[in-house]
Amino acid sequence: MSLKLGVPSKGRLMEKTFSWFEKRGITLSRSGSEREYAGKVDGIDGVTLVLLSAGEIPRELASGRIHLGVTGTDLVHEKLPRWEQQVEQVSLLGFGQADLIIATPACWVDVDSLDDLDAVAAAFRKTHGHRLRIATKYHRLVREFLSDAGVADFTLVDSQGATEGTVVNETAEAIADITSTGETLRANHLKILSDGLILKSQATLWRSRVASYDTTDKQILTELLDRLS
Ligand SMILES: Nc1ncnc2c1ncn2[C@@H]1O[C@H](COP(=O)(O)OP(=O)(O)OP(=O)(O)O)[C@@H](O)[C@H]1O
Ligand SMILES: O=P(O)(O)OC[C@H]1O[C@H](OP(=O)(O)OP(=O)(O)O)[C@H](O)[C@@H]1O
Repeated sequence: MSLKLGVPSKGRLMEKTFSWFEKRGITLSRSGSEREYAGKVDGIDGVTLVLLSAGEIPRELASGRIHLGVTGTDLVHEKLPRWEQQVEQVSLLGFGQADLIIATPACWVDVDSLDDLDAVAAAFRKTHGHRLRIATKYHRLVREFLSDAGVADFTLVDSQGATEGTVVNETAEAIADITSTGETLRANHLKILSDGLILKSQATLWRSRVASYDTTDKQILTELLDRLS
């Protein structure tokens, strides 16, 4: 057997993950062309690199198909209910920092907090005959957060990308998405609610609690974690 390490297959997370391992003497690389999702590991024996979408890594860890994986806290918390039972946080990697937040149109001058959103949502339903729409891809986290905050009169609209555009495109009245510099929010005339921070996320190395580890795997895991610490 070999230990399977899942890493995002493209973009900023892939490059920064490769550099993070490189600094610790382990070289991860794509084995083929830009478009081939195969990879290799140099600097340690018995580890196989699996290139995956960042969004799929939580489920691969939870099913035990990979032993270790790098992805954001946001994606693990969203995709894995009771994530602590399925994965263990090994290391925060210090990049990919982003906040999952709730934002409304900047021109809603009377709306600053979740209480204000709740009031607007109730009024919105009466006026429009349907619930205020919040666009997001983080359905579980947003539902849980708003329910804890007592905001009830809303409906979630699925948005898998360009979520900030849904307000100007009139498919939603508010959004819940990741922000880093805040530029995308500003460009789309949105503002974050003062108490609208749902989660602070960053790229993290996770270990699957459900994958099977034979004696060799356990030895490799100990060596790898030793090198990475
Ligand atoms: N602007 C940003 N700055 C920093 N980190 C970000 C930013 N946007 C997203 N991230 C983080 O990057 C990770 C991957 O996000 P992304 O939305 O690219 O995943 P994905 O949709 O699964 O990717 P893919 O397109 O491969 O399926 C998440 O953990 C997210 O928090
Ligand atoms: O605060 P900022 O620095 O502007 O970054 C925030 C943006 O970055 C991410 O989008 P990404 O670029 O990954 O594209 P996406 O819309 O397809 O998710 C996220 O979904 C925001 O849209």
